[in-house]
Amino acid sequence: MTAISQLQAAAGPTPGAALEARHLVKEFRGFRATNDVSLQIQDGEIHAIIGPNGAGKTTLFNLLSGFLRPTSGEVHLFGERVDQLRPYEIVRRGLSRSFQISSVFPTMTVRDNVLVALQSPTPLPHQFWAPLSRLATLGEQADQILEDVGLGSAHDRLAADLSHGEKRQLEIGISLTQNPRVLLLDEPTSGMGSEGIARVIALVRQVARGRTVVLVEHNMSVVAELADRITVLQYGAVLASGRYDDVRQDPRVIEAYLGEEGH
Ligand SMILES: Nc1ncnc2c1ncn2[C@@H]1O[C@H](COP(=O)(O)OP(=O)(O)OP(=O)(O)O)[C@@H](O)[C@H]1O
Repeated sequence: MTAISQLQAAAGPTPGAALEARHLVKEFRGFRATNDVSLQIQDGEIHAIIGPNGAGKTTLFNLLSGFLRPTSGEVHLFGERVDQLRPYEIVRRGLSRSFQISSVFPTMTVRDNVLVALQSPTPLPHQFWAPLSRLATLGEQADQILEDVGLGSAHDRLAADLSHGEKRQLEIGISLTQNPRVLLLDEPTSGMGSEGIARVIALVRQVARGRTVVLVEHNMSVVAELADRITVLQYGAVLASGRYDDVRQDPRVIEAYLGEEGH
């Protein structure tokens, strides 16, 4: 670590940062999947993490959301160090995430998927048998969330019967049940056609109001439409970070990644 980075590591939280990684390292049996990643996600921004396959995007998401413990380095959420906390403790502090692989219960209805997620923060076992009034409130909340994610008319369908795009909408709805201040979305448009992609772009814009959104995304036109700033990862390290229009012109980025997409 250089003298400057030591000073930075010792400093307090960056003002305006919702989420901050400081010199994050994750090694799997000596292989560095995350290599000294430092980045600041500003409160209220939409920030895209991009990079070629295997660049370490999912590993970084897992570190930011507590699903992996870093080998070294720190994660701060609104100024509080969270890298030693469990995922549910981080959720309680305002960060939720969706997964690359579908996390919905296929044999349950769309509405029940949301209801189960809404009940999950209940902190004490004796509250498991929630009073009817609370269940009614949860029902209203579930209906509102389904409306917000465009599944207002799909309440009673089995999750298994949803299209791929609708499942992604439901996943975003499930992430919203915790009313997160920071939402991490792992490839929200993967496997979608142009219609589904347009729907997800509109949905991300809508859920980003009053929130910070970090997304891993392969589709560069989605990144261009949505992201205020982007971070490019390569071989586990940050290659470039900044406004989309600036970063896309960085020759190292063009060579490493954007060039592949023809941008
Ligand atoms: N649990 C693990 N054990 C060993 N190696 C791992 C593990 N998880 C990830 N890796 C390795 O770390 C590197 C980064 O993987 P990661 O999934 O984070 O990349 P990614 O950028 O998300 O890739 P993709 O775009 O294909 O999803 C890869 O070389 C991967 O094989």
